[in-house]
Amino acid sequence: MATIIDGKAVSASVKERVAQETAALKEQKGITPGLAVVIVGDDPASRVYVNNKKKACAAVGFYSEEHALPADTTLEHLLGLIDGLNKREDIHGILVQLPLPKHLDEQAVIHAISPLKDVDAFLPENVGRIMIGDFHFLPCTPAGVMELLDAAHVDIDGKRAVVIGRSNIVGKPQAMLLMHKNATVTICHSHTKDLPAVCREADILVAAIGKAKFVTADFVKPGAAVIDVGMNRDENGKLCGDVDFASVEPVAGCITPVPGGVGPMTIAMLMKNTLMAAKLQNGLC
Ligand SMILES: Nc1nc2c(c(=O)[nH]1)N[C@@H](CN(C=O)c1ccc(C(=O)N[C@@H](CCC(=O)O)C(=O)O)cc1)CN2
Ligand SMILES: [Mg+2]
Repeated sequence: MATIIDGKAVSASVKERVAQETAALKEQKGITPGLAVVIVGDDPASRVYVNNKKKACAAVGFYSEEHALPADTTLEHLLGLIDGLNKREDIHGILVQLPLPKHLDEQAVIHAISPLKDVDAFLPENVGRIMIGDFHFLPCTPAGVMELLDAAHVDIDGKRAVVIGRSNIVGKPQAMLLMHKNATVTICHSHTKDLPAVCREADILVAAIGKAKFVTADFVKPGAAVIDVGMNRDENGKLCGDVDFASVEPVAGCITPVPGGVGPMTIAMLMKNTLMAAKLQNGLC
């Protein structure tokens, strides 16, 4: 029987630490971290995530504002909005909720954000900083995975880690963060030969593929830490991860569920990055 890693509890404790630091920042320096959240169109899931981000801001003591734009917003208008937010001293973080409607070039929009306000850590400057281990912000999902491993007391130093998935947002930065903690890391992808055999070497297995219940018990070394970054719908429309939880849980040492694992960490780490952005823009780190 594996230990189930409780992402909601870990996320709550990260937000509690952010709230304490925010209270001190307000009292000692008169600074209130501010986050602007931009949402374009009416995707129902995005609406839920944006509401949750605003609630989290209120809970940790941040100022937040929402810019909800219609689905037919032009690129020019969106870039103008971001330009204005870049110049504001009370806004330390800018988050553009993805996905954007098809007619908008996501890269052009994200690249318009000031690197100092890029609390998603999506910009090349912030991605590059992760490579050299000199970063201010970490992308929220991989950083959340590292917090979960830490909370579960998973030893990383000298261990074999396998990351399935090579996306710019999860797989690649995840591998880098594990390497910075002295894991020996392998990144797997759709061309990897004998994927289950490679995965069975992992003491830490991170699944970020985007395929429902893809990782089965034969991918898992007994006792391994299994972290599921996936968010998919199964054949009954129920939310599920990339890991077949029912078959893997008896083999793993510890495992994250979906929902309630990595997902809740995303917003907690956004709070951590926004606090960092406020400190950075005020010369405090
Ligand atoms: N600009 C960004 N856009 C998007 C990001 C992001 O990090 N930055 N990530 C996702 C959406 N997302 C946050 O924006 C997000 C996704 C999932 C969760 C979460 O808590 N999931 C729950 C389940 C929720 C459910 O029941 O549907 C869980 O896994 O327990 C939080 C945030 C895409 N866009
Ligand atoms: Mg989850």
